[in-house]
Amino acid sequence: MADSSGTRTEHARTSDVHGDDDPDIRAERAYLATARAALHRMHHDVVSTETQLTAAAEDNDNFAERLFQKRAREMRALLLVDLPDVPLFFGRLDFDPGTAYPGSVDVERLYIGRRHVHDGAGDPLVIDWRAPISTAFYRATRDDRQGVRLRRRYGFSGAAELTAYEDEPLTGLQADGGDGTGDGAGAAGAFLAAEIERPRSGPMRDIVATIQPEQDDLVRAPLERTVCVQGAPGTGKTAVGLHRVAYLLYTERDRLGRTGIAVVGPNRSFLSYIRRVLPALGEVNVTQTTVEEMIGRAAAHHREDPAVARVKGDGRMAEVLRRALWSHVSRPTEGIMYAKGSYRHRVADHEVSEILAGLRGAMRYGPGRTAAAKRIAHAVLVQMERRGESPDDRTHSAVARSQPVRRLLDQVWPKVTPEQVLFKLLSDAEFLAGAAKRDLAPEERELLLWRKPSRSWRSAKWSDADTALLDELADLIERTSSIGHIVLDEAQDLSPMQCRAIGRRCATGSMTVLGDIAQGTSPSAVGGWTGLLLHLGKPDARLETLERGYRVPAQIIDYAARLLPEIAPGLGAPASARRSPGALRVSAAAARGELGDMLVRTCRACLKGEGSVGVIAADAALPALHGRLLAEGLEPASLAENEDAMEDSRLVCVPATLAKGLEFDTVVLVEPAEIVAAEPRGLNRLYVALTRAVSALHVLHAAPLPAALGDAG
Ligand SMILES: Nc1ncnc2c1ncn2[C@@H]1O[C@H](COP(=O)(O)OP(=O)(O)OP(=O)(O)O)[C@@H](O)[C@H]1O
Repeated sequence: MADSSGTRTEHARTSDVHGDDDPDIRAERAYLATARAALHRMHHDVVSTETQLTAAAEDNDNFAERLFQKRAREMRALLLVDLPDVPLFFGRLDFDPGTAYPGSVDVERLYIGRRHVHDGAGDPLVIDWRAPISTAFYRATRDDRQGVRLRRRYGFSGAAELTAYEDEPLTGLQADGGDGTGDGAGAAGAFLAAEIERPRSGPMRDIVATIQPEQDDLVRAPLERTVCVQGAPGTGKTAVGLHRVAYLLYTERDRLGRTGIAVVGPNRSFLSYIRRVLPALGEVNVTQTTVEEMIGRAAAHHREDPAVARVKGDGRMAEVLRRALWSHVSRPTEGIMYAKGSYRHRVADHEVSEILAGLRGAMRYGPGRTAAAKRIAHAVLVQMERRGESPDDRTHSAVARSQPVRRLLDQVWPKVTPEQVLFKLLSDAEFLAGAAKRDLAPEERELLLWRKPSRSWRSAKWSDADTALLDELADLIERTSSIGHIVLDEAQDLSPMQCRAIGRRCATGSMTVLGDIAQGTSPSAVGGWTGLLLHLGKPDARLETLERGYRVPAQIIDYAARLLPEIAPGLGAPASARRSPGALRVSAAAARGELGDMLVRTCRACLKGEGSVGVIAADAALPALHGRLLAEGLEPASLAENEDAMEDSRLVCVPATLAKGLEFDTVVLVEPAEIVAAEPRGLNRLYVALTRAVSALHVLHAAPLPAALGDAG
């Protein structure tokens, strides 16, 4: 079989589609049928045992426990459902006798699949790809065979019917004429190229059958330590993150079942695009959310102006907010008088002052107020004891909750909400100056202040940048709870304040941080991994780089990489694992008015082939282009109108600001100059748009291209 660059992958002994009369194919299909039947039996067993257990569990008085057990049973059954379009196994390992399981000479052959399947006697028919023994499927090479004699990979038709296999012997003489990428699991073999180039329809697919060794290393990294992955477009960062979630849930299910795991992506259309991967890997219970949804206590009303966003996103704001909040605690002008019967118990103002000073900043604001009430009550109780009374715990809490204590605290340690504090900060120049001290320059304070403040904090229109500030305040008031693990995709766009907000949500857990500095488009982005990890609270993270790009053919990635010296100096040029002749076409129109016709012609031609076609243009230009394609009857869907557009049509119109993380078999990129001009980091946005294509990129332009792209070469 020829790979995408036209060379033959010699290590593969057999890789063509086999006919029904091929005895090996017949045997493998029979094995697949046996495994399917076994899975159905396992499912049936779980459902019927669970029905009996459910009947027994109805007697359990503990409602929460009953609910938990029921959910766990439903999950067990759900994991064993046979998905008709997902093949039960995708690979096979043949071992030297006695090496698969040390001490056992019986097992020489293992089938690797998306989940574990066993026969009636409990013997495995399919091994879960996440099991330790399956590592050899991804890592064994001729130099380090790990007991493996032969690795077999299977090809399936759309309906999950087994139609082909590719054998890779790891013993014996190596075939001549390798393609230079090395043999073994790391080779960009025929199956890998075929898998990548298989035409796309709808959401992202899993890559479990072809995970590459450098990716596998990250997927199987231990839970304890945060991992941060820098990788050029299409190196598989998103795929690695999602497979890592599935892996961690397999190896650490008890721990993560209790503490939780979440995937955080840049926007809803991205989440829609990746939402099928985890269910296909058997994981249906993972929270997938955007940064804004995760942080947002108030829904963002509008996008912040870039200059203001830069100040609001800056890490210095943390200290400004801290001061703003704690400035609400003030010195009492008088003490407290607590009346009980005919007695008056007094605590002097200086004593209250001392109590407040001891607590101020020593704990979070909310618990601080509660502690202050308790300590003031304690001082009252001391007075009572001096008068010969013997107050107990009930008296203590009654005094702490009494009106005089509450009234005093409302003056000196008032209850506040994040919205109240931020409203004051953004609308009161004097208050802002007091909180900012020398941390913000006068012109930065000027930027922060609202031109036309709303009448009260209740009617304030918060921006996306404000949500991270509100979150910071919320955490200063009450501790935010932490989950076990967060996979943070496209992390390069986060501002320091957003990093702090995400980081505090797994303060006691670990993270998988994924991104590409060159794709940073946010004006308030941190700009480097060391700083970003610091703001996330994970300075000890393991920093790794993925260098081999799988999505984008070399011709396209080399073209896009011409922008790198300008947008990310110091970042090495990405290397593509694939070449694809004719992948890049740049066409100039004589005038802007001709671009529409050109677009229609290009889309018509692209739609004659297979796979998805994405039309990417500046956000402002997109509606007109979409309208034109609609009028021509090409039935495009628009991602600007519908986050599931990629499922609804082969032809999708994509505003440049939503292209991040997505991919299409063919991309038609309209008028790069408009994308560049639309925002401060327009060149970075163009780099993202240029790197979305799996097979072909057509650039259509009337205005001059950015200098670096001038000559398509
Ligand atoms: N080992 C692999 N086998 C098959 N396909 C792969 C493999 N690695 C990556 N791919 C494919 O390459 C494409 C890019 O992967 P992915 O989206 O994870 O890259 P990325 O690094 O997150 O890219 P970007 O930075 O552009 O968002 C996807 O179609 C993915 O399925």
